[in-house]
Amino acid sequence: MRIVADENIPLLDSFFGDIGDIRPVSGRTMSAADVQNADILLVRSVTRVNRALLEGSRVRFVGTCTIGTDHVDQKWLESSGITFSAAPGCNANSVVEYVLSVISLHAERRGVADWSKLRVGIVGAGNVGGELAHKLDRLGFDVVLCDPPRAEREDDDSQEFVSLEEAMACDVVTLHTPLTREGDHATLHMFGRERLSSLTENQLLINTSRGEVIETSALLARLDEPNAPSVVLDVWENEPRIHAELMEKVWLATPHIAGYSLEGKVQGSEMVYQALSRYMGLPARKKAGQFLPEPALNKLSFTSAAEEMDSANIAIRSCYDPRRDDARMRLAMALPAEERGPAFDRLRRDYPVRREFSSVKIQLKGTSKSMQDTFRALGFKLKL
Ligand SMILES: NC(=O)C1=CN([C@@H]2O[C@H](COP(=O)(O)OP(=O)(O)OC[C@H]3O[C@@H](n4cnc5c(N)ncnc54)[C@H](O)[C@@H]3O)[C@@H](O)[C@H]2O)C=CC1
Ligand SMILES: O=C(O)C(=O)[C@H](O)COP(=O)(O)O
Repeated sequence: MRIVADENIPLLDSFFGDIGDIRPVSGRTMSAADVQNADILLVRSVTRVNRALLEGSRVRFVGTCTIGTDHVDQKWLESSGITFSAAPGCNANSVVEYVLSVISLHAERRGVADWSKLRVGIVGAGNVGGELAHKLDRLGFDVVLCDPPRAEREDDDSQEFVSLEEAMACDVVTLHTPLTREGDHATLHMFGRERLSSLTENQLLINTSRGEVIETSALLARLDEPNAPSVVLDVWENEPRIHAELMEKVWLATPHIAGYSLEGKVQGSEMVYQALSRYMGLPARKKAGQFLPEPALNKLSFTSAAEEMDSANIAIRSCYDPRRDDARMRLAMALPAEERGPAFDRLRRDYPVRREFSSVKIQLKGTSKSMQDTFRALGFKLKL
């Protein structure tokens, strides 16, 4: 079996080495010539998988180690008899932790002593949005969900959904839809001039979905107006050639790494390994957990003198602080225009190891039940 794979897929050899001969190539520049003699193609989000790439090749199985599938022409794969598998939910928790860290910074910056007083509107309540809602709910936030496709499908009233207008009236509006270009609920440029005009300076807009869900020119114009919202962007139109002027105008800018916890990336590889093993009728015995190294930070300790929100902020930011990614990105984007695209990709390729909250044990001595509940809700392991 010949496997052509994006060189940025973690643990390629560990997961796929005994299934076939692996040829790692650059995902961004992968060409039809690269894949012509492959039986299996493994990608991440930066490779366009379509007729132009695969027609005439031997590829029979395509796996993407990502949640998003907008880079894959699934209709064409199906019509060509090529099996396709993605990794739904693999890095959902990583994105949730990114958003929680951003909200904690926003609350502090705005002088909001109790972050759970912020109302959060989640647009797109699937694996990421659903998990975020669950955590925020446990933390005591008032959360509303906007998900018209789910609202249409689920008519049992067990989950309440609100209109986009209501979600956009919240203190924090966070986007978790896929990028879709067709259909009644297409998300391409869903946030254009009119919708962005409803946001005000007291609000925070976070986009970790896909850059194309927001119309760049409309956001640029909105950010030049008075009363503009704070904006955090992890995803950009036309990655890796992002709009540098937009980056300068947003509060936090990161290079599409919200899902880049080590756990999230390794789970993406594991899910595709499992799908490929099923496709080939092979046993799938390897698990992501067996490949995760000991975390650099594995314990934090708080005493009865610790204040709840301060302690939560310390723990959250010890694991993940988006301001570090923001600083690295602004430095890289200060390069001459022609060097910025490769620099954006380098930030992603050489991303430092980031571990999820669950990798840290929190020792709490003599602290309140409420503080213990907060740490549990965030996903930390407790040692009482
Ligand atoms: N920045 C990053 O590193 C990452 C970004 N992502 C992006 O996040 C997206 C969402 O991920 P998941 O939650 O796992 O996907 P999912 O497929 O589980 O959920 C997406 C939800 O959005 C809803 N939706 C679709 N169209 C909508 C619309 N017009 N308005 C409101 N809701 C709509 C769907 O009904 C679904 O419930 C992915 O498609 C991917 O593009 C995912 C992982 C990492
Ligand atoms: O899973 C997704 O969907 C994502 O957006 C990925 O985290 C993006 O990572 P790459 O596939 O571009 O490395």
